[in-house]
Amino acid sequence: MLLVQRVVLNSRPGTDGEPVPGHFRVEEAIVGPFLKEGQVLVRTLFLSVDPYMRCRMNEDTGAEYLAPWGLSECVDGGGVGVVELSRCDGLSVDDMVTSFNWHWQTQCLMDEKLLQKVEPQLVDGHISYFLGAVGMPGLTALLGVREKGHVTDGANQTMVVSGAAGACGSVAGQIGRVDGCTRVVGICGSDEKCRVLVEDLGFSAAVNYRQGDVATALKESCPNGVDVYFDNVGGPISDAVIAQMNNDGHVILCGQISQYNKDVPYPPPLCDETREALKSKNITRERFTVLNYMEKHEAGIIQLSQWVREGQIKVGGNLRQIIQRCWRR
Ligand SMILES: NC(=O)C1=CN([C@@H]2O[C@H](COP(=O)(O)OP(=O)(O)OC[C@H]3O[C@@H](n4cnc5c(N)ncnc54)[C@H](OP(=O)(O)O)[C@@H]3O)[C@@H](O)[C@H]2O)C=CC1
Ligand SMILES: CCCCCC(=O)/C=C/[C@H]1[C@H](O)CC(=O)[C@@H]1CCCCCCC(=O)O
Repeated sequence: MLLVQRVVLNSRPGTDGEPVPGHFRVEEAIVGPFLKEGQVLVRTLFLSVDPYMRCRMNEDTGAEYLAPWGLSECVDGGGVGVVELSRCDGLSVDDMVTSFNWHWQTQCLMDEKLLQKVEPQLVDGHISYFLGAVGMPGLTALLGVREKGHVTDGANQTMVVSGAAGACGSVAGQIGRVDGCTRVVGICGSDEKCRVLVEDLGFSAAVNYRQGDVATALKESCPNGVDVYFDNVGGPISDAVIAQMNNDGHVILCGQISQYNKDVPYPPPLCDETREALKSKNITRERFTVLNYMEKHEAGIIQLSQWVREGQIKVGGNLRQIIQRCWRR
């Protein structure tokens, strides 16, 4: 038997409340004693804190593919770790593995069918990348741009990305550049993040939405209007971008993080002006969900890891809120 530490949901913030640390608590638990056939014991190395988790804190998540976290139950999400004991044919001790349903627990017993093996050499040993640029957020950026963005090399397109310094946005903007957009402009929440986007990640310009008027700053950085918008945030920032979009443009409806603490359905309703702008300018705005493209994930991971190794896509390491605490035995 093993004594482990785990994080459980202590209380719910309510559908329109801000999450705070007190909604969680850390407690000790016992794992084992027996490993069943088809199970492994894994040690947690990295956990990912993602926006959709806010929805899992509600009793009703508002999305059919998201189950609510139970009160006093161990929370779960994306994680990576190492196999310490195995009763599976497909996994051996020391294999690195990942899962969407990783318990926030120092060590846990997991069924093989919930795990995918990962190859550390794909990311030069930076296995936390499997939760970011070479994981679900990177795939969201790649497949979001490719499936819904209509980016065409040589078409002189301007792309705007909101939530641009986040895990999905930072990769989406770089893919826009790789795929041939002439300008890629990021929107984020600090001058330091703006600097990183332009100087380190190769964005053409960046706008700090917490300083000054977003519409004015966008006019300056997008003199030819906006053709493709990778929308991570929704709300007034997205209204300002859509107002400056060109005819026949495309919105990639990836997420609406600015609305997750509100009691609204997903996707949240648009204001009349934005609805009218989309219609009159013939702009597409299709909902994108990375889980609907499972058959493209393997090739996507290979492509993303290659770009990262070659330096074409830079990983915004300090921009991502991955819990980088190594839990030791
Ligand atoms: N459709 C899909 O399949 C998927 C969708 N998503 C969605 O993509 C979006 C980005 O996710 P991800 O990159 O992983 O998240 P991250 O946590 O890495 O980044 C999110 C960023 O959003 C910004 N933000 C937070 N609140 C607000 C607000 N009120 N207004 C404006 N910006 C805000 C913050 O940056 P700053 O401080 O710079 O404002 C924050 O760092 C989310 O909406 C998420 O739900 C994610 C994965 C899959
Ligand atoms: C109503 C909330 C919409 C939030 C949009 C968003 O961030 C979606 C994220 C998912 C994306 O499609 C792929 C993912 O990995 C995210 C969800 C992961 C679901 C894991 C399953 C967890 C469970 O058992 O409920």
